[in-house]
Amino acid sequence: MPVSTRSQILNNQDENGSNISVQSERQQTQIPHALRNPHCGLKEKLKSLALLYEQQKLASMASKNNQPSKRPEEGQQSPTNSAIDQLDPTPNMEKPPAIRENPMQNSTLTKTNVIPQPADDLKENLIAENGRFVGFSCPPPKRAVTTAMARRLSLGKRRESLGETKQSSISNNGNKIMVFLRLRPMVRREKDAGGRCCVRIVNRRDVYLTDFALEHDYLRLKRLHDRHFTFDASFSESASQQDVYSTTTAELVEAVLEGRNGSVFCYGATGAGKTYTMLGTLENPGVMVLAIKDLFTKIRQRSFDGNHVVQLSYLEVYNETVRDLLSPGRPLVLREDKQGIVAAGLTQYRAYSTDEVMALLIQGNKNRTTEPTRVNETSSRSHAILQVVVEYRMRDAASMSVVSRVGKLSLIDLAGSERALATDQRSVRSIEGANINRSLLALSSCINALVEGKKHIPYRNSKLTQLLKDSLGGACNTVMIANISPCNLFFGETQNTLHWANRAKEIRNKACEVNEEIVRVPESETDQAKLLLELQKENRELRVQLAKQQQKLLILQAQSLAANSSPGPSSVSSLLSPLPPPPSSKKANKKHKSKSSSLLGMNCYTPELRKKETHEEESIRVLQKTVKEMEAEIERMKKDHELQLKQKDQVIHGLLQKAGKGGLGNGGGSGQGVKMMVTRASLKPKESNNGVGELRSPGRRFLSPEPGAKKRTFWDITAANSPSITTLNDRKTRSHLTTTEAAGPPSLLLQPGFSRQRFSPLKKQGDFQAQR
Ligand SMILES: Nc1ncnc2c1ncn2[C@@H]1O[C@H](COP(=O)(O)OP(=O)(O)OP(=O)(O)O)[C@@H](O)[C@H]1O
Repeated sequence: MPVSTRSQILNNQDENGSNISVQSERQQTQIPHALRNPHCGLKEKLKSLALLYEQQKLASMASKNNQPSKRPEEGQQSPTNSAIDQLDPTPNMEKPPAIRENPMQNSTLTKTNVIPQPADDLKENLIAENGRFVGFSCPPPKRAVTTAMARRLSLGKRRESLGETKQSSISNNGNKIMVFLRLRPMVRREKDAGGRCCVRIVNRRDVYLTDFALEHDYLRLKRLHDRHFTFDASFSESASQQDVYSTTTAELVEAVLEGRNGSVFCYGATGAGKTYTMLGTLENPGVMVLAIKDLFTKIRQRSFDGNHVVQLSYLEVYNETVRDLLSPGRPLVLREDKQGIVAAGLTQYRAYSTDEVMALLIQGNKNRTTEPTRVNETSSRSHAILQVVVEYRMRDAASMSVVSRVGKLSLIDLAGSERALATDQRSVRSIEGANINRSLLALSSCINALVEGKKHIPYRNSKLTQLLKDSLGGACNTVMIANISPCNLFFGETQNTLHWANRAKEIRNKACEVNEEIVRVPESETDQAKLLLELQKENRELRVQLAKQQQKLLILQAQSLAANSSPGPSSVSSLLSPLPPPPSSKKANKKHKSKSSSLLGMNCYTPELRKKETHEEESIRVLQKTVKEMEAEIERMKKDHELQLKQKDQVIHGLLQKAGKGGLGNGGGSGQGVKMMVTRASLKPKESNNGVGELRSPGRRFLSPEPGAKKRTFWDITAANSPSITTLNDRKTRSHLTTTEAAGPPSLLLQPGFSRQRFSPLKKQGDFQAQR
């Protein structure tokens, strides 16, 4: 292509310097020399091809614009004077000199300043000067009316974009992580250094980046598609902290209260505004502060239906060591357990109010490593992770169950990615920088692996990635906020951040399920221990009652037997008479003696005596009947008691098994508590000697006997198997033993003491039956 023609196309000027309107047919179809010349290199050919392509495109656009231009309808803004251009508040954005110099900047686009454009949005904001791209149009100084309109407009737009965000957010976005962009305002230093705004946000989503270094390089300028990014939402420099919080994190806080995990992390170059976004200032608190405030407000609103426990920890990763920011000390070691990666020994503070959390945050930030660098006076030299764990427990009295939900919110302020020159050359800073970059590189590798769907994700490459394992690729709702500076002096960093964030959009996390546990036992350890003790006490009482009934029954049986064995009126009357008076009662003793002596002295039956005897026989029959009734009643009671005891034993056994599994409450803590209570109880001295209600060890006391094992109960000795009832069966009952006593050593059941004395009447009964 002739040099003159090429420069004309580049500058969109004719030889006289006036703007060209339409490219001639000849120019459009002319095949560049480089393409025709076989000796030209590939690079040359490609350049020529690109030029040819642009040339044709320019020609077609110019011909379009050459058509009679329509007047904008009333109230309709011309493209460059679009509402967004006019009203978008960008207070700190400097107007590029090219715009100031361009006389066409506020007029409709004409053929002279048309350049290839990637999208309609961008069309409104691109400015070309004499056919050369000079940057994005920045708004003129704002007027009062403009601000109000801008607010209205931006609110409308915000609603729109929030609507979109909501639609595609946590629940509906599958499990893709959400990526937001935040542009900070230009700082004085950047302005002083002659920086220009190279970032433009359109529609609260699209981000356009301009490389002013290439403004004279027409070829590279065309690669605009490389510099257009779209995120879930993009915040311009005028966005408030509350705006950023409510769009990015508010939903995560809600989800955490429902028992889901959430992570928010800020990424960006050093000085890009990460700490400002995460922590903020006293006047403009950031996401961490607003999230905690919101969390406590929401907890207060819901506290009527259960208990919430908020615990928080704050750590930093500095030079590949993990430190506790709330109680600084030795570096912490990372361990992997069933909850994921945890820093062993990290302090967990229980927080009851926002103020308390704020105090802890301030304390933690004082301990955080920050150093002034060339870029940022308060540059964070470490990655900081604030973790808030919210546990919600609700007891359902009706179903005797406890619902427990645990949600974890991780708020991460990453250290800035940086160039060594951008920060400092001093050794400590450069080592820090190298470590920061290494960990961020590890983070990038993880993101790449996740995006590419690789099986192995190299989390272990750095402490940071180990700690973020949950948030990236785990079961978690994750939000990333990419922070950038608008200044063209940091173009490289900004571009890197944008590419990085764009890639992160592809990460898919696992489905974030509710961490909920329903335990069908009383909630607290004390409650369980109380219940156990109550059951034990009840059990003991039942056993004592049973023993008493047994005793009564035996006495009655003995009386009845005695009456049967000696039908003589004297013995019957003595047996049927109430228990002999105590020896202290001398009078009664005397009376008794005289009565028995008079009876013994009788040797003839008088009608009076016969009558008396008949009467006594009658009494015996009544007594026997009563005994039978009582026996039946005791039998019934015995069965009832046995049933109750069995049920209680089953409940206790069930509880102990649960406690043994450690499945009670959260993490098995309550289970251990029960175990402890039982152990403590079992260590107590025995409460009674009669074998009733003894608590030796949980295993002996509460566990059911092995299936098939013969359980030796009180009933083996007494009641149903009592020798008074079964005497000739095969079982080694007491009566059996009494009859075979001579054959071998006495059974343990017949050891001196309780059993021998207690059962002496039975022996009588056995003798009596043998006699019969
Ligand atoms: N949105 C914003 N509005 C006003 N000022 C901001 C905003 N974002 C950042 N700044 C200011 O920019 C400066 C640098 O911000 P900040 O310290 O948050 O950067 P950083 O990304 O955390 O840097 P580093 O990685 O070095 O710690 C601070 O003075 C901060 O007040």
